[in-house]
Amino acid sequence: MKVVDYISTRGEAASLGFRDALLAGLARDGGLYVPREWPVMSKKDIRALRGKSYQDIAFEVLKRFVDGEIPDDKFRAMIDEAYATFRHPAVVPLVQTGPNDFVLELFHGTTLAFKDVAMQLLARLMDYVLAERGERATIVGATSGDTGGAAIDAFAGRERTDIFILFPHGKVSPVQQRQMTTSNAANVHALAVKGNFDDCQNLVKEMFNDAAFRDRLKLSGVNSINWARIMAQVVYYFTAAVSLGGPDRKISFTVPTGNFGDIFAGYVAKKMGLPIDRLVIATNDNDILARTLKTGRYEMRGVKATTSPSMDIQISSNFERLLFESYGRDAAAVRSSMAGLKQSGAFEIQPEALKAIRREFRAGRATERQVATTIRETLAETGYLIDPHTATGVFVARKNARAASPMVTLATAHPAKFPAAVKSACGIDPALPSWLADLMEREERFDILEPELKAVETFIGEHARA
Ligand SMILES: Cc1ncc(COP(=O)(O)O)c(C=O)c1O
Ligand SMILES: N[C@@H](CCOP(=O)(O)O)C(=O)O
Repeated sequence: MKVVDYISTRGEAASLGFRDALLAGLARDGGLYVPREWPVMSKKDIRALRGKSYQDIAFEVLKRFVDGEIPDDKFRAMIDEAYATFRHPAVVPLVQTGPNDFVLELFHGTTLAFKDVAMQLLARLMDYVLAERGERATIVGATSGDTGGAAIDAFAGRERTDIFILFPHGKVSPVQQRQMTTSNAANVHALAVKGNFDDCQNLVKEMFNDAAFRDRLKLSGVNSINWARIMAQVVYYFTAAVSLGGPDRKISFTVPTGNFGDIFAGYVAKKMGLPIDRLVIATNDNDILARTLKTGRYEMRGVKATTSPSMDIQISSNFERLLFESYGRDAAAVRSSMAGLKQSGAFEIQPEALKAIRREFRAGRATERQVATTIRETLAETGYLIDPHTATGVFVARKNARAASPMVTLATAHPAKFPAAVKSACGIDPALPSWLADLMEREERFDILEPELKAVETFIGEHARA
């Protein structure tokens, strides 16, 4: 048996090795892959990361998940190439904003959002495995704004993949939209769906669950339903923690949350042995996760448009991975929760599982007014400009910080991606960096589709080359 293999949260799909899990995206039973066992790093292993580069730490952490399925030298080269695309030498620099407060800037990649961290590596991993097998794949992804741009940037022009990104028509920021619609690569297709992000994500999952379509098109996914996305996001919890004295000191993290992928990566880091004090979920007005932690009932209530559109989500996919863990890896309990969600838009979490979740996570919400005030106050007090997603995190972090541990808030997007919201909050109109300076003048190319499986499958079937 392999040291690390991947099992589905719904328990009815075959377990897979790393390369197969990478290409599969969603498991065939509709579940999400997780490693059968969490690889563990001792305090000594973690101490040895101190002073190392982001790339070195990425290799040390991630090789435990890749499990030799990609030769070390090739994997290391992919890591080096992926992070050479970042515009900051530290890749994800940590900025101090208060005596015990830090912001982890995850937005120095090509599309100015944290998605670049995982996506640049994922594209190289997929290319490698497809080339090794002499195969092609059709990538389908759903986005509330950032995953789409990052995926299109990372996969544009790649020979072995066609990529189809579904985004909610009229519900992403103009910068986010143009990052998806102005690629002139022939393998890129931006699809504006007349619906919200949850509709887009449901369509992607339905395509994966249509076995004939999935096999014919050789579907693969780049959302955080794909384990490799989560895995790559684990790395920055380690880099931040060791630079603040970990593992000999506990660190807390607050994470602006939507699809629960980024914060789940923090939970994975903790499972691997990283001493994390508080892991705090920060939501905008779409506060389904904060409500769930409070009441034990996951209940959809319709999406509200906010100034942090990337978090305008009700179906938080990776919460399924946490449920699996919290139910002691009882796949039947996960299946029953997911059936409830599908049928009635809600499910109850059993008391023991809820206790387990509350032991690991805290949660809070920032209203639209609180987000705007946080942008303005942070600028006035520290001279530091943040975007509305990061501001959601900073607001919630303040409520959950404690003297015992430094609090790191994840800065998930550059303020220039959301200029209207930032300007209205504090009067500053953040400029796009030089490589995107003409973005708003570039010609757009996208198709508008009804939120119907048949319409989307027909479009993809006619345009994919798999
Ligand atoms: C800027 C930004 N912040 C936060 C999030 C939420 O991250 P996650 O979906 O991993 O919870 C997203 C979207 O995923 C995002 O694009
Ligand atoms: N906020 C995301 C939504 C999709 O999240 P993912 O991490 O599962 O890809 C976005 O910006 O698209």
